[in-house]
Amino acid sequence: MRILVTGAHGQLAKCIKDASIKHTSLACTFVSREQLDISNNDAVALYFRNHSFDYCINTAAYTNVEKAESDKENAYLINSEGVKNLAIQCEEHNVVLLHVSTDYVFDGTQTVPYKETDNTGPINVYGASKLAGEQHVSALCQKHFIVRTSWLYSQYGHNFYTSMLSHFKKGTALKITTEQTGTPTNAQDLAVVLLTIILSEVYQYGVYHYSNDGEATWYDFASEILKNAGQIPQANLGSTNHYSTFARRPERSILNTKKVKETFSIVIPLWNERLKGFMEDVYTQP
Ligand SMILES: NC(=O)C1=CN([C@@H]2O[C@H](COP(=O)(O)OP(=O)(O)OC[C@H]3O[C@@H](n4cnc5c(N)ncnc54)[C@H](OP(=O)(O)O)[C@@H]3O)[C@@H](O)[C@H]2O)C=CC1
Ligand SMILES: Cc1cn([C@H]2C[C@H](O)[C@@H](COP(=O)(O)OP(=O)(O)O[C@H]3O[C@@H](C)C(=O)[C@@H](O)[C@H]3O)O2)c(=O)[nH]c1=O
Repeated sequence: MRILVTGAHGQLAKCIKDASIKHTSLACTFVSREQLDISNNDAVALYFRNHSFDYCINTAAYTNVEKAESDKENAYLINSEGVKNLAIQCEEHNVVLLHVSTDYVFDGTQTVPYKETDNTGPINVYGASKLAGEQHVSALCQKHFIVRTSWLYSQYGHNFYTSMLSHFKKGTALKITTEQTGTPTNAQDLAVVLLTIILSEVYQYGVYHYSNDGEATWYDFASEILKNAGQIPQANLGSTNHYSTFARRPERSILNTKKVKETFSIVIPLWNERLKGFMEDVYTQP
């Protein structure tokens, strides 16, 4: 199976690369923004004319939630128009599109975990631009999987986990919010799930929710990172319920993952157990 993975320098694409090494039946091509700018319609069309794929996993995205508020044009250019360009080419070339989306398409007011069929209602520019991208995928590309996930972390790049560790080591006085609840999700787990969807050859297209299990506030997440990091005496972690940001964020964006579990026979670990296992691996690697 020939798989195109966009956004090669991002954390999820790097985790897909790690996971794909174990599967000799998968021939993955990873393209960075420099090699394939998804917002450039002509470049995307030319790329698909010159290369053949069975699947495309789109991890490329504008992911800076704060900056998106004042940079709406670029957020939409990538998360909406860029995704539209890919969806059109996947449809034309009979490529199955796996598109990654976010819990931020929801407004966060629902008290029970969000199902795939629940109403969306983004409350920030990033979430709205991602929802627009999803809508292009469903409208333009029949063979698609939209996989919504939440609070991704890994050892790669800038994410909440790497940012907290770096602050702990510097001794920054941190106040982390208890105002939002969601589910931290290991990006390696999501990478495995995306490949499982491909390898399963179950062609039940549509929207799926995948996150690790359980729920946490950002403060809970930071506390668990610190707990598992061993001795960092200079770490200075406190909580707050008034952290000021440019972007509003959903108060409660837990995803209901029943559909992905049942369709692809997936077992999902609890976020804190997964974080512990992940950090043990990272710290014991040579
Ligand atoms: N991070 C998270 O917590 C969550 C992420 N998601 C979604 O998961 C997916 C993967 O996110 P993640 O890996 O964390 O994000 P990253 O920000 O780590 O990676 C995104 C990558 O996309 C690339 N990119 C940006 N614009 C373009 C473009 N025009 N053409 C091609 N590539 C481009 C970036 O390139 P460059 O390196 O040059 O900037 C970057 O390498 C995204 O769709 C995101 O919306 C969903 C829920 C949570
Ligand atoms: C740095 C910092 C942030 N915060 C708050 C701000 C925010 O409410 C929360 C998380 O901050 P971040 O900006 O790291 O997280 P954010 O960029 O909102 O994370 C989101 O990214 C996108 C891509 C997604 O799709 C989402 O699922 C989610 O993972 O923590 C503090 O309370 N104290 C701090 O010192």
